[in-house]
Amino acid sequence: MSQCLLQVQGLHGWYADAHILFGLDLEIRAGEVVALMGRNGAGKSTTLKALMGLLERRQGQIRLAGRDIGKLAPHQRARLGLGYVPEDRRIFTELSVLENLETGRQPPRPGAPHWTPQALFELFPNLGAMPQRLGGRMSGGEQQMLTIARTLMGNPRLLLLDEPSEGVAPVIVEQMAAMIQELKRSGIAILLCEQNLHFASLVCDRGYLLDQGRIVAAGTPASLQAHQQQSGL
Ligand SMILES: Nc1ncnc2c1ncn2[C@@H]1O[C@H](COP(=O)(O)OP(=O)(O)OP(=O)(O)O)[C@@H](O)[C@H]1O
Repeated sequence: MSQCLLQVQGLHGWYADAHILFGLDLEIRAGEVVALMGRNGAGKSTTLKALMGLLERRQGQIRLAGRDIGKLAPHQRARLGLGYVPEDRRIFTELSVLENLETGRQPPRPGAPHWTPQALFELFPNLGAMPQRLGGRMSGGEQQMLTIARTLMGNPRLLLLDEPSEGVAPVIVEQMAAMIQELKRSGIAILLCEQNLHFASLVCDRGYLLDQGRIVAAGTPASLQAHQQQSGL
């Protein structure tokens, strides 16, 4: 069995006084694609923010490749190999595709694939077809892909991906699934927030089901959906 890349124990998170996450335990091994499932408001995005250090008030142990990162700032976590793609697309609308990619560039990192714009254009052929296109002149799905590609320029070991299929045309969803399967072959690990079972089943080995800030089940995406339906979550 491959090495445990991310180990989370007793993760709690708050927005001001609102307690949102209640003692989550998670594990991701090198090269795994793991889904975080659950209905709207279950706490999926908040979990990714807590892992990235973006929640002001949080508690619990987070280890990346054995190192305790729980007290580090977001940029320090990024330097250790955590890549984060939030739900909202964060591209520079006045910069070209290529320039957007350059803003994410970080040095190569041992134990992680090394990405270049050329390699990313092979992974995202539709970005490769428009390297000079301004970010603001791209479709929502293309902007989503550019956000992912820019994060990959940081050469992450673990990618935290928040609902990449949301609000994206079905044809782009299929391309996104193929891209994640390809990414997986490169050796990167991915934690994916996802409500789309079809998408999760295509790309994830296994997942966790969140409800009201607690993990209530773990297993394959299909078994989690069955659990969700049976328990009315
Ligand atoms: N900035 C915020 N301030 C206060 N409460 C928040 C904030 N963001 C989210 N919440 C609350 O935290 C809870 C968890 O939200 P979160 O966004 O993590 O859920 P989610 O599972 O990602 O849902 P969705 O799929 O709708 O994005 C919800 O009750 C939400 O209302």
